[in-house]
Amino acid sequence: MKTVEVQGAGGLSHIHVGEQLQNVKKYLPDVQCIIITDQVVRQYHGAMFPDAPVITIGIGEGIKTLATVEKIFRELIELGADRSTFILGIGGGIVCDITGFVASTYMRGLRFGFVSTTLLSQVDASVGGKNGVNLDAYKNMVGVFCQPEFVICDPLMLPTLPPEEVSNGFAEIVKHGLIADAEMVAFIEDNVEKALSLDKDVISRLVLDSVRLKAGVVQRDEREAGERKKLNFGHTLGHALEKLTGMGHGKAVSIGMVAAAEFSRRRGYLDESDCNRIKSLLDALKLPVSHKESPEKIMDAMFRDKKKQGNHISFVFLNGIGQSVVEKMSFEELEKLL
Ligand SMILES: O=C(O)C(=O)C[C@@H](O)[C@H](O)[C@H](O)COP(=O)(O)O
Repeated sequence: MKTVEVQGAGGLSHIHVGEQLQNVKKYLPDVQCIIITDQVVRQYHGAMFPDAPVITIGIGEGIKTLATVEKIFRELIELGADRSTFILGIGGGIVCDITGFVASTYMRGLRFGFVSTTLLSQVDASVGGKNGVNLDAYKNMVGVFCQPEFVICDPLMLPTLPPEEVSNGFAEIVKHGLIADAEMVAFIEDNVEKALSLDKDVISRLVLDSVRLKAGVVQRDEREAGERKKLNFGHTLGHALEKLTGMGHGKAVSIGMVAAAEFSRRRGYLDESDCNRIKSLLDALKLPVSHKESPEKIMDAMFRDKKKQGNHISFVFLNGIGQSVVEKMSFEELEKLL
């Protein structure tokens, strides 16, 4: 097991990569603990949960709403949760996003931690303290920056995931390589088959590299004033597609990264050969690289993006494999490119 630390404004977060759900008890403080999970995680792994009351939510992005948050608040009141209660989220990105938000706001904030059960949440969603929910067509519109006390990334959770969910996680791993680590990209290219079959050594290295890279960025820019914006590479189009089509986050980000690479090429920042390399890698990882949505609908969805400022949007371009830059892009340019 390896531990990576992130020092946030509100405290230190420990990310334990390679630790197991069955050991979570040793990280829990000696106070009342309440678990938040979803129905699928509870069905598969509930027997290993520590002995504590469990609040179970549904699955899918549609559940990431203020209505779910309100329902959980009421359950917490019924369970007698007070300011000393510790909240433990056990699940993927949606469970972690909701749990972190609920814990950070109930009674103005309780202590919390996560056991991260999907590849996507281990390499991205559970790390960095972005917690929140969607509001209507607006993705992650209401939320907070607040670091969990700990995150457990349990490799034994991964083999129970459907292949599609594994591919979703690879989109965020590739993103990390593309924005800041060319060696990581080359490593994935050399190990695609092993990665897809969840080879223990390859996955451990990719999860750890991703967590270290993201933790470093978050440590330097927790509230996304500058460098952290790079973690949004591929997410402008990605979030729009996710909202429009309901496709999985990783799939949408994969298409978004291909488009962002192409936009980078058209601005003269990236070679055509690099664009093709990115496309081939995502395709090999069984991720989609194109879509059929109309530019009008996409533009409409992008207008609802949090990165919008007036007539511009903060956009992440690549200026090489493993190198990125954040620049403003006007909606006029974006429409032309689309
Ligand atoms: O942690 C971040 O910062 C990221 O941007 C990581 C993204 O991969 C992640 O999907 C994040 O939740 C998106 O945040 P948002 O602020 O664009 O909603």
